[in-house]
Amino acid sequence: MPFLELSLPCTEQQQPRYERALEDVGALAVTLVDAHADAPDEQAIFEPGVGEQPLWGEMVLTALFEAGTPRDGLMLALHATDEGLDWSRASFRDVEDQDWERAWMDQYEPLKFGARTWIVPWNHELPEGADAPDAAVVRLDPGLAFGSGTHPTTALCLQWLDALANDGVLDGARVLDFGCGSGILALAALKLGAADAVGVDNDPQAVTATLDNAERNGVGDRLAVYLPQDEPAATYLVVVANILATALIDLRDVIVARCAPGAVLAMSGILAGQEDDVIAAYADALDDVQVERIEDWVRVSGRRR
Ligand SMILES: C[S@@+](CC[C@H](N)C(=O)[O-])C[C@H]1O[C@@H](n2cnc3c(N)ncnc32)[C@H](O)[C@@H]1O
Repeated sequence: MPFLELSLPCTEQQQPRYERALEDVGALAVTLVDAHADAPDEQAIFEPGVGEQPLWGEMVLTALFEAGTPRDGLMLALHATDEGLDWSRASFRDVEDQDWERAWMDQYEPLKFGARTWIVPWNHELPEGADAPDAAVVRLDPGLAFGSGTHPTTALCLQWLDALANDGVLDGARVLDFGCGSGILALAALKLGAADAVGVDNDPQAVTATLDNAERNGVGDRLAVYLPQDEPAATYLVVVANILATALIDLRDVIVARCAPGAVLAMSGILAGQEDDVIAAYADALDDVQVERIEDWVRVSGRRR
């Protein structure tokens, strides 16, 4: 299946704002590529000519959209999302999905979260530490579904799960991963000691990716995945939902109903500054509300009353 790829030179400092805007308008995935990485002679290639913009110190941000996305409409939406950004150097091309997945995999490194949670791509050896007997290792090929472990919201949720496991809360628990993407959070919970897990996502591609990742990680028999309309109205002791703040607010009744009394709930996908609205929406249902932040992103957690 072909996709539409947008490329934009930017500096590392500018990247979070551009990335946020691209995600806000529905980018399927966003990747930052070092513009100098493959240059045999950087000076020769990147020295600007008269009237050219210097590329020195810049990266290239690439974002993937569904094929057929109208380019004009996309540019209008990007301008509306953050009027302070300059998109004049953005360029488009149609790409095959293999190109994209290869580019993504090339950048994807093993990562550790908390005390013992590891996300390791399939094309890497287990790094030192991830081979420890108590390491919880999730192997992933992120494909096209969100959830490589590198996004701050995913990191916030993985750290929360790792801490729960250290406190013994995950042992034998049933876990709900609402907005499962690649399934990364459900898989981590299972590797950290949860008895079983349910993933929910409104993107059929994410449902397929999560099922596939569960099989490949040897936990397929402990994970069920549903589209929202098929999801059973069960309750769980541990619920994690990494979707956007607006979705968390809209889905408040569903998510609260999924939490058994005393259950722990973590929500992310919340931009700094939006947490008060999310906390207000859940105020009558949660005790022990806590807020954690990485870069521009926030996690709100609490205990179901
Ligand atoms: C930010 S990603 C999180 C993926 C993964 N859980 C992680 O932490 O990396 C959000 C996911 O939620 C899904 N999603 C968004 N709105 C949803 C909704 N209303 N119901 C179910 N899933 C939703 C998206 O398709 C996407 O896969």
